[in-house]
Amino acid sequence: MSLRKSSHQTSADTLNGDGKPPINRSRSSSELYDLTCKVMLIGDSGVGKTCFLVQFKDNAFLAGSFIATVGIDFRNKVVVLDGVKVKLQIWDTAGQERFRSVTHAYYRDAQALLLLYDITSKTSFDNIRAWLTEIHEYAQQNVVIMLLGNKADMTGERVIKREEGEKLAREYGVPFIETSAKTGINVELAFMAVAKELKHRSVNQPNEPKFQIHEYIESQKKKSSCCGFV
Ligand SMILES: Nc1nc2c(ncn2[C@@H]2O[C@H](COP(=O)(O)OP(=O)(O)OP(=O)(O)O)[C@@H](O)[C@H]2O)c(=O)[nH]1
Repeated sequence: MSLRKSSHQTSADTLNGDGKPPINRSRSSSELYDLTCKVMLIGDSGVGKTCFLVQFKDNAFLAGSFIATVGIDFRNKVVVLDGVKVKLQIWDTAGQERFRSVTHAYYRDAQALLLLYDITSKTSFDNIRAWLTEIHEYAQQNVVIMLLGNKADMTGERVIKREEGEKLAREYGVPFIETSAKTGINVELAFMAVAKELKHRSVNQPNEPKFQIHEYIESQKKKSSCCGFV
């Protein structure tokens, strides 16, 4: 994957003074959206960040040999939430240590961070605390963080129990779900939850009820588990 620099960023990527994502209403008709949200995928190399993005964007799974991301790359996807068109600009970062200084530069512009580990890799789970330390060092204070235990389809090779992921997420006060970039389970849920949170922060009136991301995820998880998906 190519190393993309910040020249891809437009004025639409700049935060408003109050830290809210901007409202864009002056695009060409082919690219109309109301809101741009920048979401970053982070986590160790090989946890499945690129596959996670491709599954969300194209409903496809990149099977076969693993090609590590070089630097950083991004894809856009527009979703509609309660009539509001939200453009998710999703940044896929390289998990390899040698690209860390490149990815650090992008943290401060991110409004949401999806932090992935691989349920078949104890190292990737153990490194989550280090990732959270980096987030606190480089990201905005009010960034939305979600912890994702990816490769949930690999039940035979699982080494991290779901409860361990839940416990770690509780400790840091962040929402948690297990996902599979291969089967697509909970991939859309993760993106929709952060998009809803950012949309509510940006366009909702102070008198409207606050969006509760934890409650939303729990209710969606219940819905899918009742149908045998989770
Ligand atoms: N079974 C299974 N395999 C997955 C899943 N997600 C990713 N993989 C596989 O895991 C390997 C690594 O996936 P990538 O998406 O390239 O990992 P990455 O986190 O982007 O890695 P870096 O670019 O180095 O940071 C690939 O061989 C994928 O096919 C998943 O949910 N289930």
